[in-house]
Amino acid sequence: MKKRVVAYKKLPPALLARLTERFEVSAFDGVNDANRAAFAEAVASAHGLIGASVRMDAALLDPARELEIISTISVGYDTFDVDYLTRRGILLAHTPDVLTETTADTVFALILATARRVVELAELVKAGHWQRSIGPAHFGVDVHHKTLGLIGLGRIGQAVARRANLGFGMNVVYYSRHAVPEAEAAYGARRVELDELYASADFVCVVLPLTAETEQLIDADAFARMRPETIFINGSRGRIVDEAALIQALKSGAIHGAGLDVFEREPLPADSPLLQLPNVVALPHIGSATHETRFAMAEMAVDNLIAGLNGQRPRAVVNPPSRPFAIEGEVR
Ligand SMILES: NC(=O)c1ccc[n+]([C@@H]2O[C@H](COP(=O)([O-])OP(=O)(O)OC[C@H]3O[C@@H](n4cnc5c(N)ncnc54)[C@H](O)[C@@H]3O)[C@@H](O)[C@H]2O)c1
Ligand SMILES: O=C(O)[C@H](O)CO
Repeated sequence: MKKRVVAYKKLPPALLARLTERFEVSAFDGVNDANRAAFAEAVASAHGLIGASVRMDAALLDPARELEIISTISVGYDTFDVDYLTRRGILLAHTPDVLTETTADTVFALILATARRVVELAELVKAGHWQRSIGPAHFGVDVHHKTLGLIGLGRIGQAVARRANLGFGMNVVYYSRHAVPEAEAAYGARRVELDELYASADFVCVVLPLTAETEQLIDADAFARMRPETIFINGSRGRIVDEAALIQALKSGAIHGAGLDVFEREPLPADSPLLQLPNVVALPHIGSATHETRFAMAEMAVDNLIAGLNGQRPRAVVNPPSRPFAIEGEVR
């Protein structure tokens, strides 16, 4: 009997075919109010799930007694209760590394776009308002040779640090649980406490995972410690920031601007005050959204799922089981 798989995000046809050759697949193009009941019914009898951006709680997963693996097409896994999955013996696989450079590009795009007012001024040109050479009211601020403060220096943080230091001659300071000697040697990055980062950075950039510890880490007190010149960048998860405090800091001039790819609520509600602020560049969570990288993520997630359902070690597992994986070639 073939194992049953639920794909809850649309997969490229060639990758879906790799699954349908091996498994009985129920495919969903995202989960919404119209298909939620059918999705829950499919999950209840599945051995494997693959997809992204759907919160998986116990109410959904408790009935899925045969579930062996969830393969998320993302590096972040804050939509899962990892302890619950581990207790149930359900593997959680994810897609680190393949999206690192693309997401670092997006973070850098936000840094440049916000500092140089790219979106606002491009809109001015499109609206036909470029009638004379622009003056100080439309000038931006420099990025090169400024100080970048990275909160988190993991894979993406290091890729941003490389761009900043080697490409733009920026001085890099970082806040991290652990020292990262490679980044210190390669990019002159200096590890500091949060207070020093807030006080010294021209650009404060969050590249952390969302966890119980990081939720709302950047609060009103943090914004109060930043400088009026600070540009705040968030390319990781919206809930790491107290969004009301961010809006207040932008409105009051406590900080200069913000470049945001992620928000407390996504999609960002159309009436969000953030959208009224000219000093905000807001993107629709596109950190990894290029054709090449989204394909690579989906391919890695398919590989992870196939390996997991064969009892082998997926390339990236969040919660490796206590029992060993099968050896290469052995199918359980
Ligand atoms: N905007 C997007 O589309 C997009 C794309 C990819 C990743 N992300 C987000 O970016 C996050 C980071 O990705 P990554 O691949 O760099 O992860 P990573 O695990 O390599 O790096 C995260 C770093 O944060 C550090 N960290 C964790 N908790 C901390 C804490 N409380 N205090 C200080 N440091 C702490 C870790 O030690 C690690 O070095 C992901 O978890 C995801 O949520 C967003
Ligand atoms: O965590 C991730 O991988 C991103 O947010 C989605 O691309």
